[in-house]
Amino acid sequence: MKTALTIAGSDSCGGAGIQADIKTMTLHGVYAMSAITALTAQNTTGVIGISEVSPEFLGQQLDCVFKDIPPDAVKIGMVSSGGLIEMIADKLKEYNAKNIVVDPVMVASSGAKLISEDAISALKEKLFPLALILTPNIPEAEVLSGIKIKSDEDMIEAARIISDNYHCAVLCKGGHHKNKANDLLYVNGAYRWFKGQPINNPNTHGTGCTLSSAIASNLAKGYDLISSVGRAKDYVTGALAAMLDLGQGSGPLNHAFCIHSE
Ligand SMILES: Nc1ncnc2c1ncn2[C@@H]1O[C@H](COP(=O)(O)OP(=O)(O)O)[C@@H](O)[C@H]1O
Ligand SMILES: Cc1ncc(COP(=O)(O)O)c(N)n1
Repeated sequence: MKTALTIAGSDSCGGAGIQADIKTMTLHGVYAMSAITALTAQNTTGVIGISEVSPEFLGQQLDCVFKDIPPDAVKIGMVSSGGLIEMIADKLKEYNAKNIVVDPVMVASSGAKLISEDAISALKEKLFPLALILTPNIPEAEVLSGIKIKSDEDMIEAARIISDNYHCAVLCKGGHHKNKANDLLYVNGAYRWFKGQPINNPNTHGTGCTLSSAIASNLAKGYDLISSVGRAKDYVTGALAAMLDLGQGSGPLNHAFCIHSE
């Protein structure tokens, strides 16, 4: 069985973060492991508390995983401080981790800030250079590229700037753009659109986490980058199209849409 590790924050309502990642990896038939960066007290209406682990404790979790069951792919999500990011970068280098997908999570869909300013510089300096692919949404791509994104051309330009700066592939996700379903992959100096039909579903809590862990799952299974992105996009579309409607805010996806339950 192929294996994947998520390094991310816990979401108590189960729709984003570690919980979304483990569901996604499991539904891909990949053995899921986790190293938790922070506990969040959150639900579909917002985040009311964040309790970070210490960098040392995150390091212990990573040692336990890498020394025993080395992952075939690694997904990194919410990491809220510079110290945690440095620890992750050190451990990924120490264990020569492969297939690293970094989702530069900055703000929850409910609007809460999930990262500090010092963490943004640490991400850029320490973690991005280790990544195979970064998966920013539009607001994150604006922060990372320094340009405003108003058009498809702006998405291409932002992805190009980020890719050139950090020497990795960049998937600029379109969920916050006009048609909501078109994502732009920039890799090795060329771009390619992954287009979808916009789904009229306000329940998008965890779409980004789900997409990045689906990419990591497919990489773990041996698909190349372009196939992994295409397959991950199809999975998110299916989970969104299942029209699960839970909670009072922007609800979670149905990660198990492909399994029929009675
Ligand atoms: N209404 C929608 N219809 C179809 N796909 C969507 C919709 N909203 C988001 N997506 C898809 O979900 C994925 C996550 O995108 P996005 O919402 O931008 O990320 P994030 O959760 O990080 O903000 C992307 O593949 C995007 O195209
Ligand atoms: C612990 C945690 N990590 C990430 C997100 C972002 O979720 P989204 O996929 O909706 O951008 C979140 N709300 N909580």
